[in-house]
Amino acid sequence: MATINFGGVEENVVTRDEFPLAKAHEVLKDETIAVIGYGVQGPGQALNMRDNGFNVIVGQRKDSASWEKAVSDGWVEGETLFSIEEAADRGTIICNLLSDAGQIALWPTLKERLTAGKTLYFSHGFGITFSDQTNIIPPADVDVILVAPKGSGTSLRRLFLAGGGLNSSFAIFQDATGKAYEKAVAMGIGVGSGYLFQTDFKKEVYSDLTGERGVLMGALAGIIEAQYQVLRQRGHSPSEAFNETVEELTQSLVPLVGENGMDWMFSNCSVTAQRGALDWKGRFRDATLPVLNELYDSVASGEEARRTIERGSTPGYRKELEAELKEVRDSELWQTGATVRQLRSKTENVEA
Ligand SMILES: NC(=O)c1ccc[n+]([C@@H]2O[C@H](COP(=O)([O-])OP(=O)(O)OC[C@H]3O[C@@H](n4cnc5c(N)ncnc54)[C@H](O)[C@@H]3O)[C@@H](O)[C@H]2O)c1
Ligand SMILES: CC(C)(O)[C@@H](O)C(=O)O
Ligand SMILES: [Mg+2]
Ligand SMILES: [Mg+2]
Repeated sequence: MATINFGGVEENVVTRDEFPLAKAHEVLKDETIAVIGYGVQGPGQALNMRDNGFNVIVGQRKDSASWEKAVSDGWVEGETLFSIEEAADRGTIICNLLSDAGQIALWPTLKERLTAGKTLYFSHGFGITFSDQTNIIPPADVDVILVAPKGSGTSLRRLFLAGGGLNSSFAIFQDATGKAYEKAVAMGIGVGSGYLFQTDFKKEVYSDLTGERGVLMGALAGIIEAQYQVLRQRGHSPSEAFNETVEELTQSLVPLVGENGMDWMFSNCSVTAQRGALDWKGRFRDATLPVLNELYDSVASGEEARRTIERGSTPGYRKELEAELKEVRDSELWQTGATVRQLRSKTENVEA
């Protein structure tokens, strides 16, 4: 465990230097890793672990788009691709990568297959933390661990293929065998993370639900809509409103933040922009603080879980979700975005 200083606060982090892939292979050499659910996280984790040389099988509902995707990704029915029930029977580490609502529906199926000494693995603390709502209460004689990649399963796979990786948090909820810790770390290394940040199930789910509802997704989408609306209502063209709200954000400025921090992005903009942004940042922080506190309270009270479960368990919910996304896609803002994306400049090939 390396002690790393984060802005003046020291934290313990597991690194690939002390826990290389070879050690992960040793820890998991007798395990059959059953990835249950092949939606977004399932493919990323299953394919990375397969490419990293682990014994992985997939369990997925047949006659579904996800089953077809698994087949096209090279999982073979009867060899490495099974029904959920059969994969859970065969697996010694059962990776519950069903949707959080799906995990509730399938819990009785998985629970009866969690025999003594097996491991139950999650990538979210949702099911365990909100067990009063999910009824997910594991048997006492299994290990219960978590590895949560810090990003989309799509990025997990893309970065792995590009020779990098996404880091993950990890946690132990139950250590029945005395080996839960090393199994969790080995799984984290297996999915391609170079650094693993220790947390607990509750902290993981509270921070994750706040992050995705807040800055990462909800607040981002909301503030973009608000600024686009103001610019349009003040007479600006769609392309001008979109460029000043989204295109420059994603193509120019956020990559600079990712590269070297906020001050680096600021210092690569004009002093006029820096002055204005520094003057207005506090206003935006103060205006959003109460909303973010309300959001955290809603997560901590279990209300966000309640709503996720209620909506996610409604028959036909996926279609409703698709309709909501279509409304976003069809809006003037994002239709403008589709056109602007086609106009991204490419460097012309200069003939020798
Ligand atoms: N999406 C991500 O990139 C991401 C990132 C980090 C953590 N997670 C966590 O990983 C887990 C999986 O998330 P996901 O986004 O990959 O899930 P998802 O919504 O893509 O669904 C995964 C699979 O669950 C199956 N499923 C859903 N309901 C079912 C039911 N009732 N019966 C049988 N199968 C059912 C679907 O067919 C699908 O293959 C969740 O706990 C999530 O919070 C996801
Ligand atoms: C990719 C995210 C937003 O980090 C994850 O938390 C999810 O739920 O999909
Ligand atoms: Mg999440
Ligand atoms: Mg997340």
